[in-house]
Formats: sequence, structure tokens, C-alpha cells
Amino acid sequence: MSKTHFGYQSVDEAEKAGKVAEVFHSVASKYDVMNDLMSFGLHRVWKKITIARANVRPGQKVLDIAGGTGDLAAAFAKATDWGRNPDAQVWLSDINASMLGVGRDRLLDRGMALPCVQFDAEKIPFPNNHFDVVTVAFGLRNMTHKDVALGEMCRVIKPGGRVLVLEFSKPDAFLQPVYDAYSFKVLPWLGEKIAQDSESYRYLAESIRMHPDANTLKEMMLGVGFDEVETHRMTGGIVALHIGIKY
Ligand SMILES: C[S@@+](CC[C@H](N)C(=O)[O-])C[C@H]1O[C@@H](n2cnc3c(N)ncnc32)[C@H](O)[C@@H]1O
Repeated sequence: MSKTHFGYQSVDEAEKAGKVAEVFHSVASKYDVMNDLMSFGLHRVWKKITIARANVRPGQKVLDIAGGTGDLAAAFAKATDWGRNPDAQVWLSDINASMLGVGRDRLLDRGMALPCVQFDAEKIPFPNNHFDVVTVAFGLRNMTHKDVALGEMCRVIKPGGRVLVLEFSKPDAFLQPVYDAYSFKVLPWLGEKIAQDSESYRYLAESIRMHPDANTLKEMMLGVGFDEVETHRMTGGIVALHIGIKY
């Protein structure tokens, strides 16, 4: 495929960004129901573990990146005592207006008028050393320059702060055949039946395959400025939680 540059993006990169925008605009209204169905509800368990490991305390400042429909932001609003503790800040953010709109409405339904802000994680509109915790769940693999986005996340956490990256990873070898069949056959079929959109779910399965394995991601995080990175593989390595710490 052509690599001609316009601006800072190659054609491949612009295509990827366009595809990601199209996919999430298309899946936004069915995202939550599909998430439960596709993961057999396991995404809730993975997110609970992420929330527990974030160890957020009342009065802290938290940014959820690529936050979509707001699962993590809602949990952090409770953990920070947002709305009662004047120091607490919890921001829901996403590049995609459709996903962010669904997230904002869901939070409002739960009585949480959290600030929602639309931006590309590769250019985070916050100052250096601002947040105690930054999270990104199932968002990193969609980003065009993952290293740039991770560098930005590292920049905006305070010294002693942490960035939690929850993402699909490389499963153990014995799971691979079932996992492949599920991703490339069942997922697009479910996408067609429930959301009338097999193409978007085929993209999601492919984007999972292209994502770096746990060790490569750890090295990438160390390379962009984190001083320490913990890795927790879950469910046979289907997903991994990386925690980057800045001293
Ligand atoms: C699979 S959803 C995850 C939503 C939510 N974090 C969750 O775990 O349910 C991925 C999200 O990443 C967002 N996203 C993709 N590229 C992004 C970027 N460059 N910057 C910020 N958000 C991005 C998409 O719009 C989408 O809402």
C-alpha cells in the first residue's frame, strides 16, 4: 500500500484513523450490549481488576482516555468521592463524539455530570504532572502512534502517578485455535445479527491481532519514559493489564 505522506500522516495511517472513526461511530449505540455478549460479561471482571489496581483515593485526579461509554469513569467518580470532595476530578474522554455522547448520557442517567472532553490521545490537552491516575481500556490498539499516546499519558501523570493500560493481548498457545475461530467467525456473525454490522466487528478482531504482545508493550512503555512497568496477564493472556509508574 502507498506510503505517500500528507501532513504528518502516511496514507496508511490516515486510512487507519478514518476506519477507527467510522467503526466507533457505527457501533456506539450497540457498544454496551455487544461488549457483554462478545466477552460473556468478562470485560466487567477485567475492568473491576483494573479499578482495584488503580487504587484511586478520595480527592484524586483521574483521566480515562478512550473512555467510550464511561464504565471506568463511573467507578472512579465513586472512588474519588467526586461531587463531594472539592479536590476530586474525573474526566471522561474519547476521540469519537458518538462514543463520548453515549458515555455522557449514561453518566447523566446515573447522576454523574462528569466533564467529558473529546481529544486524540496522541495530543492530550492537559498540563504536565496533573493526574494521579490515567487509564485506557481497550483503546490503545486503535491508536495510530501508540508510543506517542503512551508518552503523552506519561507526561500528564504526576511523579508517583500511574497509567493503567487494559488491552487484548496474545493468548497462551493452547487457547489459540479456539480464540481464532471465535474472533474471525463468531464475532463478525454476532456483529451482523445484533448490530447489522459484521465489517466493524471484523475490524475489531483484526486490530486485536495486530496489537503488540505483553512484553513488547512493556518495552514500549519503558521506552517512552515510564520508570517501572508491571504486567498482569489475565484469562490465559487474552487480555493484559500494564501499569506504568513515573518516579
Ligand atoms: C473498544 S472502545 C473502549 C471503550 C471503553 N474504554 C471500554 O473499555 O468499554 C475503544 C475506544 O477508543 C477510542 N479511540 C480510538 N482511537 C482513539 C484515540 N486516538 N484517542 C482517543 N480515543 C480513541 C474509540 O473512539 C473508542 O471509543
